[in-house]
Amino acid sequence: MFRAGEGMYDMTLMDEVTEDTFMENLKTRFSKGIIYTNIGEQIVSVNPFQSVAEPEMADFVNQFQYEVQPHIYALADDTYRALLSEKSDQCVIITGESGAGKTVSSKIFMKYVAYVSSSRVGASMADAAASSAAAAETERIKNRLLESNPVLEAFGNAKTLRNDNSSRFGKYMELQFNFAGAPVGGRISQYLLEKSRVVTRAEGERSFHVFYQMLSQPILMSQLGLTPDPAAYKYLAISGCYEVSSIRDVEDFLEVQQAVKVLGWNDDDLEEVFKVLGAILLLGNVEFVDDADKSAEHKTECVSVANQEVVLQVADLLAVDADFLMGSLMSRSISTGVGRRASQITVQLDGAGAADTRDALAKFLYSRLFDWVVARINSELEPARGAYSEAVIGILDIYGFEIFEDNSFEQFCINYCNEKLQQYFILNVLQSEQEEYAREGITWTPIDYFDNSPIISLIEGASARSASIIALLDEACLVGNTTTGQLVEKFANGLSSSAHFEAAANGADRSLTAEQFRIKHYAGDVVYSAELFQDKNRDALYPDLVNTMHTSSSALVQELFKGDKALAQSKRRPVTAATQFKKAVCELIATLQACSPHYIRCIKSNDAKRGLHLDEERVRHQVVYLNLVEAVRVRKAGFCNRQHYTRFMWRYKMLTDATWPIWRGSDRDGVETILNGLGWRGPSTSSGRPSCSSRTHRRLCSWSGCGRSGCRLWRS
Ligand SMILES: Nc1ncnc2c1ncn2[C@@H]1O[C@H](COP(=O)(O)OP(=O)(O)OP(=O)(O)O)[C@@H](O)[C@H]1O
Repeated sequence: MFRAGEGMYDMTLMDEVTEDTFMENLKTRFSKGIIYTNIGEQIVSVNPFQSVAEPEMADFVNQFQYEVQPHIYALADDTYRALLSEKSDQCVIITGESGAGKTVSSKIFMKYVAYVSSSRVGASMADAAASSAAAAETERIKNRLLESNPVLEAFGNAKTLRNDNSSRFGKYMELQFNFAGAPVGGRISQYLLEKSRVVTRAEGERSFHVFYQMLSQPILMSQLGLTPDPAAYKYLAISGCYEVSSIRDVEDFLEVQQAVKVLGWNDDDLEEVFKVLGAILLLGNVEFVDDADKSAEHKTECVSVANQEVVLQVADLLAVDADFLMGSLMSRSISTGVGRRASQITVQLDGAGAADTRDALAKFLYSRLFDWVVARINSELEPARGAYSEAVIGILDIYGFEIFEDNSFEQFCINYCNEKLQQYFILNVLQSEQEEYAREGITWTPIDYFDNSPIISLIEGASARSASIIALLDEACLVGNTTTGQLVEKFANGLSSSAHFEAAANGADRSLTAEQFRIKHYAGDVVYSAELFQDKNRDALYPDLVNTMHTSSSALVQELFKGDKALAQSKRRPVTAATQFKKAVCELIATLQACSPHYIRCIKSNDAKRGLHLDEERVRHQVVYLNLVEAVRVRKAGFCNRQHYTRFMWRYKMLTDATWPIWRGSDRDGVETILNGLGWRGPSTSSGRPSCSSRTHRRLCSWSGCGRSGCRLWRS
């Protein structure tokens, strides 16, 4: 495992750990094409932007991470084995900025788990027929889990300036296993799809892959009555990017077509989906004209559709009445009064208002379609009747930290989510571990780290009543009529005490405009343009559009909007997008807290996608903000392997007569009794280091995955 000239495979084995030695080791390994390095059980992965030789998966089966070369397979095997031996939920948290390699890592992880777990099928069954039925079921689930990836990527990924295959949604995928460790099902939770991408994006970026895949099929397009030329669609033409050298839309289309078949979609399902996608593309071509003459004479008619034939085509694809659709794009019903005086009036929109309504419909159609795709995949991944999920492995692959030229509400949410994950890492790896040593009375020199809690308080509030960006934004949306400048001023007044917030109004920086504010995130300073924050936070789908969609004779379109009926009748104020996102992220963190975590920390090697080129400044910046050096220090100073007393008892109580079969004392005393009975004294609180020379301890080490520095097995 250790080869001269390749640097240390585990950062905790380095004699001295500083930012410089960390970087040196990473560079040495990367220059040899080695992209993975361990920090104890964590893996640091540096994106090679080229294919690297993959080892045999078989070489990792039943091997502890410290026994094999650092690789995601090794982490996956440890995770899977922990699930089997502890029968407890595991999760792997994959973090890093956009383009750092999270999605590729998650796929490597899944591939290995699918490989290693399928061999467990029927292991516990004496009956050959039952065993072969179980094998078939496992194969079915495994295929569906793997095939869900290309489908999710087609609908949820896009080319950005940072990554040709950037995930524009957050994904938490749970793989469910039965008592024998065979996969029985799965479940995907998705977070905040960047739906604004459907109608606008930066120059040089693309919309979601699925549009270009569909357009690469001339026969399909002619069946839909549409041209296959992407430049003919304003929603795509807006960013001037159609073909990408690293993306093969034709091949990807065929892969997705194959994958959805495995997922149980039939031809009708696919046709309906393509019709909705076609309608979205065409919606962008609907043009409105402000009619000055008419508006002078008849105050109510101030906008008309310039190309009615396009609306007819959209209506046809969505199977709705064209006049109804046209009306709901150009006017809006507004409720006035309360109680008996309640009534509805219809106001005619101007050209800009109608264009906003059109874009809102396109965005909602797409995001609802994406929800539907995920729901369909989930229904196909449900465990079969009679199969039970005993424990899960969750894989979190969420959009990475983003800094663009123009950062809007989406970047704000994405970066907030990354702050929360960084905090999770800090709490679990840096803080709680140090606190535990203090609690256990083990000699410990505190290790400093950057704590991002103040940034999270700034965004979401330290308590329900404290000022925060989300609370102030919601307040502005509630009041209405707040200009962007007033919103930023509100932020500046309410959040002036935060060292992580800056706006021109609080005099911190004159380079910021009145509509901008800056958050000093853990990963860097980001200037946000607040212009569309209120619109995007309200995220309103107008009742007229919902009613039009409800008249559709397409089962799919009906399905996409079925949940809105109750919402339209409800008197309650709709929850804003930011508050919904905050709730979802907090629930995600709670889910992760309930699992044993494993970490893959992805690092982007360079911005030019230049293969094995390591941009030192760029990488160093990530090493610093990911707190990697601190993670090594904590790991190095502490014990690489730790077990909860309860789990230790459960696993090892049979080793001494005193504890087996029944132990009536506390778990802590039981552990001490086992270790004393085996002749191992355990860590002394003064010297801090147990001896690993006893045969018994060596056995324990290999069983429990000991990776302590100082342990002979660890070094061997
Ligand atoms: N292990 C790897 N081997 C080879 N190439 C890789 C590897 N990891 C990443 N890449 C390359 O980097 C690109 C970006 O990786 P990936 O899509 O996984 O990033 P990401 O962190 O998920 O980004 P985002 O947050 O934007 O979704 C890939 O399309 C691939 O070209």
